[in-house]
Amino acid sequence: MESMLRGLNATQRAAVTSKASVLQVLAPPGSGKTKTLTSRVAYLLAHEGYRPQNVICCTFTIKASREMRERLRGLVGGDLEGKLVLGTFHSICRRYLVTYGHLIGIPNNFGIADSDDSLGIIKRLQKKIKFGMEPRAARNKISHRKARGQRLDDILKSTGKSMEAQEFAMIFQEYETALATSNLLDYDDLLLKCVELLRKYPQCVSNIEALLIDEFQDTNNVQFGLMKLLASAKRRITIVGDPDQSIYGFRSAEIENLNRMQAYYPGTVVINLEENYRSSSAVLNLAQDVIEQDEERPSKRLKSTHCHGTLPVLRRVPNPHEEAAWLVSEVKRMTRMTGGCLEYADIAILLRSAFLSLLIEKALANAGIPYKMVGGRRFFDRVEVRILLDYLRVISHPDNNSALLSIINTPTRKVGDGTVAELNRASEAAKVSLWILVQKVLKREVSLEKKLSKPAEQGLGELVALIRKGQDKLKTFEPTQAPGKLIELVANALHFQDYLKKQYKEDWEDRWENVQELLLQAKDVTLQSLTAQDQLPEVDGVKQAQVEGSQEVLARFLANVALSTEVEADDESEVKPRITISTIHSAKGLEWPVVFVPAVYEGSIPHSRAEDTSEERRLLYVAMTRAKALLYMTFPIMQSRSESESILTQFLPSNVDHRLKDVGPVFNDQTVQDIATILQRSAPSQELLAHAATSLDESESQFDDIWPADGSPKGPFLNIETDMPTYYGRSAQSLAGAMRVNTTFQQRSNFSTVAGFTTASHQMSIIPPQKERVDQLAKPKLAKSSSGQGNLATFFSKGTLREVQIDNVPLPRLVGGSQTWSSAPAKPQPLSIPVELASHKPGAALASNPATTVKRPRPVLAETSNIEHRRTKRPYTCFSSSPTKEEFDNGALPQATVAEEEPHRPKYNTTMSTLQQSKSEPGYSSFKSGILNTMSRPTPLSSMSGTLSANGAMKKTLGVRRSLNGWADRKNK
Ligand SMILES: Nc1ncnc2c1ncn2[C@@H]1O[C@H](COP(=O)(O)OP(=O)(O)OP(=O)(O)O)[C@@H](O)[C@H]1O
Repeated sequence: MESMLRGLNATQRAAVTSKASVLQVLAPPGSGKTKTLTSRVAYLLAHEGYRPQNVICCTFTIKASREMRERLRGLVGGDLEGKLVLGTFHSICRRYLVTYGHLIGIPNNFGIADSDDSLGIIKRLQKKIKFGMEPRAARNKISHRKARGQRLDDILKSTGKSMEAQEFAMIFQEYETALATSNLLDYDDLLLKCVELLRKYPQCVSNIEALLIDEFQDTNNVQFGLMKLLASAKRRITIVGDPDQSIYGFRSAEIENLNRMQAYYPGTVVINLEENYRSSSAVLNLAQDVIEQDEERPSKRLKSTHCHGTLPVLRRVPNPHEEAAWLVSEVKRMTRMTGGCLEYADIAILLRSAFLSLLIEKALANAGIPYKMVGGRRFFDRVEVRILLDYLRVISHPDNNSALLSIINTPTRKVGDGTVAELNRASEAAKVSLWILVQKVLKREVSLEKKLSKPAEQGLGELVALIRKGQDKLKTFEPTQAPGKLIELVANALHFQDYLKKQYKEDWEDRWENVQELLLQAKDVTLQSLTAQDQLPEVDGVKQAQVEGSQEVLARFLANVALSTEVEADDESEVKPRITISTIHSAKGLEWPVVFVPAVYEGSIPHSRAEDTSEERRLLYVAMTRAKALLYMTFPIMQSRSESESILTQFLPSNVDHRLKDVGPVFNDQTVQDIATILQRSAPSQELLAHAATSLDESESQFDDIWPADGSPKGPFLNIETDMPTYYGRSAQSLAGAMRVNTTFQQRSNFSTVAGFTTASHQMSIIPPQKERVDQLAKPKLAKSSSGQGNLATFFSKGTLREVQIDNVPLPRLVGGSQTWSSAPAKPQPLSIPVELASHKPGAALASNPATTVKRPRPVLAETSNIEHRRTKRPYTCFSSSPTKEEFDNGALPQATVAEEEPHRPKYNTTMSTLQQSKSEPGYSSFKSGILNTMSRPTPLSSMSGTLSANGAMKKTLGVRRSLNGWADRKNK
């Protein structure tokens, strides 16, 4: 028993070993609720002697149930764990209905209508009975009503006289009839029918000794009822939950269930866990401040068990494109600068809305950073996967009209829309499923009003033959292989690869890969399905339905598909670490060392369509509290679509500013040490950290300084008069004041140099001047310039350059040109330091060997000629997990989003980074002197702006500006 309690604190132990019949463990995020629940299951089995088949454990997601199984396997061994009745509410209900549903008239071969099926049914009804309600709204309303336990009778009885109410009642009725004709149960039915079953036949659960429920705050009314029924025999219930994490109100979850439970079971014991074992204090403090904005919530403090750590970051970025680009650069920076302490698998990007992933996926893919999607568009919803699954669904359950309609003419077999409509009409008139009707028509037992054309008849004949063949073969397949073999059979019969080639010329290969993936999944799920875990124990006096091997395995496989909210490769099979992209909803209960929450603006979070602002706040709270060590939120100032400035989310008001930084942390020894401590990892050695800096490309920076901290576009002007950088004519100070932020530069005192790093001024101090270069520079090549534009020679001949010493900074490679300093643009334009130089940072190699002439490649513009091609080539890639790096190297994927949007926009750093590096050097005085020092290297200032007064003093903005092309123009307009 001691081993079971090891690693638990005193309160957790008390919860695990509690003798209470009804126990509520209420606790904030990261306090070990799931850990406690798992240990309690183990305790009840091992110590109290409960039989695993008599213990039900409900989790909220399939992923959570998998994780719990794994933890339990470690605690009590595979034998016991395998017999537990463990799963989501829906999957547990499905098990009861397959086994005992016949008692209430549900045949055990019922299918599950997923939300797409439900929507399809309603859309078809709309065509038939012409109602005005939007189909999606109708589906949601039906689901809400069912989630409150209302059935058709209740709806019909309570229907008012208004047209709307009458219409809804009619839709509800027709929808229920359509499900019944197809022998389908939708998600809500699974719960409702199980309630009906257990009310009528409570003996089905007479064996249940204990019921345990995770994430109880998100249960709805029907689930509350189920809890009472499932536990009716012994009334032994343990739930864990956190009212602050209730985020499923839109699915009719009742946060009130926690109180209702206490009222229903008067002896309920409540144990509160307080310590948070997940997050740094810095993260928790912010999360606490956010959740406390809800004044109705009882006050409770989160107690961190970790060090303070790094302040969370609220990063302002110009727009969503640059948000994605910034995110990628920050990911690279943190993984490199922490010397291996953080890797891609440690990072999650949590989104309020799935669509937000698009630009981020593209940017990650372009950078060759592997990622996986969770909870966005499901793998099983992809067209090519869906088609094959629909064939399997029809083979398994031919009365499923929805599935049959989806494949009746896919791939095309000359069964046109008119024919389908006629078949539908006739099947409804005859009150039989479409499958039965089609067979009767082919056998000429039924004649249609509109006669079938010969090709349509032939096409339907082929379809029926294929389905029958599948059904026959299914009986001969080994159960373990049934789903996989069937997928192969169907794909071959349909010449599916050729079909994809023809239908999806652009990306058929990706789609075919998905088919291969489906085969792998089928194999995997099949093996899981065959374990004892789906079997309910025999209960005295209640007959179980008999189900056949391969047919049941296929049905379980399809049910798992329908009930899954996500599909991922097993962790073990993951070849390389990947970033996780997930919706916040799907991230519930999970944790990562680093969390990014993009798009924290009004309309995104809280979402513009959200009815309950408190729930949106809780959503942000859930996202924040997934982070262990580092938390980043990004705020794109402009929305490229609307062109209007966004408003920062109301959940981050000015009084939490002190909890936030506006740029990513400097990864110095202390920061990395803190991260390692929080993650309970060993900190990387000094050597590794020192090496980390050298692993950066030159377009990257040791600091989060490539983008200005205030969210203005890259590339500040330097206003010599004010000694401050300016953005679009606004000073950084005014921006900082207006936006309550400090610029990176203003924060320079927070920076310290990581061991082994070199700084710009150090660099300059150890490298002897190279007179020859200066001479070269002064030669006539520099003379060419556009009107109105100074060049390096003319500019500095008035006194500046003479005092300048040059180090051996590599010569910039000019875009599309030769290695020459005369890079005068063809047209007059705002003058700027060529972008290549702006990104310059001396490398450690230089520091260690001053004599070395470093020839590192300079940033070059994206090859714009390829961009169009790359953009169109494989548009599909953004839906899936990231492709492999080789694919990028082949040029098969789109270029960076930024480059796509603005093909002429180069990628580079501002000189800010260089300035920050030089801050610790003696003699460092001001931004101006800093930048002059920086520019005193062989800066090709041919495009540098500024006029000199007679005495040589600079008068106006000294440009380190680059062309901002389209975006700047749009913004100015
Ligand atoms: N007593 C403990 N000592 C050390 N670590 C613990 C302890 N209890 C829990 N943890 C760790 O804290 C983290 C959070 O635990 P768990 O996921 O169980 O929390 P939770 O309360 O369910 O969180 P959430 O509500 O956010 O889902 C896990 O990494 C877990 O291993």
